Amino acid sequence: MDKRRRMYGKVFKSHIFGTPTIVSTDAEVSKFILQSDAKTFVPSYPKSLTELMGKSSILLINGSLQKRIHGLIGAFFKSALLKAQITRDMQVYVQESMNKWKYDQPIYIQDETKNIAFQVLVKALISLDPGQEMESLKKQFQEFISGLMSLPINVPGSQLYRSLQAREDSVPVLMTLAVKYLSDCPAALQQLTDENMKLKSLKAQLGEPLNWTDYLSLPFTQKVITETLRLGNIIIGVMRKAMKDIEIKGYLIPKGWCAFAYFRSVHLDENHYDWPYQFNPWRWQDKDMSSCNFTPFGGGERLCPGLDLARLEASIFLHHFVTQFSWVAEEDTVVNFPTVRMKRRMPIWVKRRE
Ligand code: HEM
Repeated sequence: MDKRRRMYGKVFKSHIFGTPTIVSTDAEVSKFILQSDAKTFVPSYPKSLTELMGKSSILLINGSLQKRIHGLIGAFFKSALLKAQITRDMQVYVQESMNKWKYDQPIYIQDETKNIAFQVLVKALISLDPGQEMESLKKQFQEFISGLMSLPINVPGSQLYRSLQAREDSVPVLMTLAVKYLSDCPAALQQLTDENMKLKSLKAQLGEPLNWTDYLSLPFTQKVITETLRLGNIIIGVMRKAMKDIEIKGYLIPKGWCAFAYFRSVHLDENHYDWPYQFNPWRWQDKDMSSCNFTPFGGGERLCPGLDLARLEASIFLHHFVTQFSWVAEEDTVVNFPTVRMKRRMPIWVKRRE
């Protein structure tokens, strides 16, 4: 057993970026941290990260303001019309990118997916297609943002927009890691390709375009995404500051100390997942998602409002990729710090399917 694994299931003291911090690798303690409200814990990140996010990133705001922004962003991204529009846009951007792919040079998946996801978000936030629900959501969103600008606190709309953009960057990582894990697991790639090919020919026979519910209805594709989120740990954890002395499971977190809920250690704990370092989408077959210590999107009041969107975009990308191309991946490795990414940007050599 390596050193890292010995600390699983524990809580220990550390000094992250010079701040006294309780690091939780224990699923129950981490869940408690996530579910707590702002009277118990508030987000707190080291200065270097705060500067990176911008002081007014929603990730750092508390109380009623955070709830309002969270609700608005949530309503915006949950809307069926937005999903329908994003599906149409994404299909166009994916196809445009893939049409440019050449056989005689490597394709860098990390760059391609970044490009696609960026275009989708810009379109979603700036130039929504007309439609009553969209218009009203857009109006609410814009009024809200301009309202924020007149508040004494510094939460300009552009900042919120930038912080959303920063979140969206995690979607290309999800797509890239899925391609990496599938390249290393031919059985999973075969099953995923079969499932997507079947849907594609069914839709072609019916003469219908694919809509967002079609993409999300593919059970094996969803398992591949879930397993990529578990193994990839795109967000390795979240940090909070204790607003009072807190006792959890016999551990004391003193007031003013930070607590780091380390998702990665829980997702890779062999007490929760057999052969945790193995990419195994089939492990999700009969798993009860509500009780399986799986929190890639956080939880509680700050649960990621973009989670449906992240899954949808990844599903669309994978569908078009595996149904149109076979590929050979060059050697590359996943880097986990300070952010998750591929060391060589995931170069692959593609061949168009007959
Ligand atoms: C694979 C993709 C993604 C992952 C793994 C992810 C993960 C997370 C996590 C763990 C949090 C909780 C942070 C905390 O508790 O402090 C979060 C919050 C958030 N995410 Fe995501 N996210 C993803 C995609 C997105 C997308 C596509 C958007 C929207 C464009 C988005 C928007 C947000 C926002 C606005 C918050 C802050 C919510 C709040 O504090 O009220 N995320 N995300």
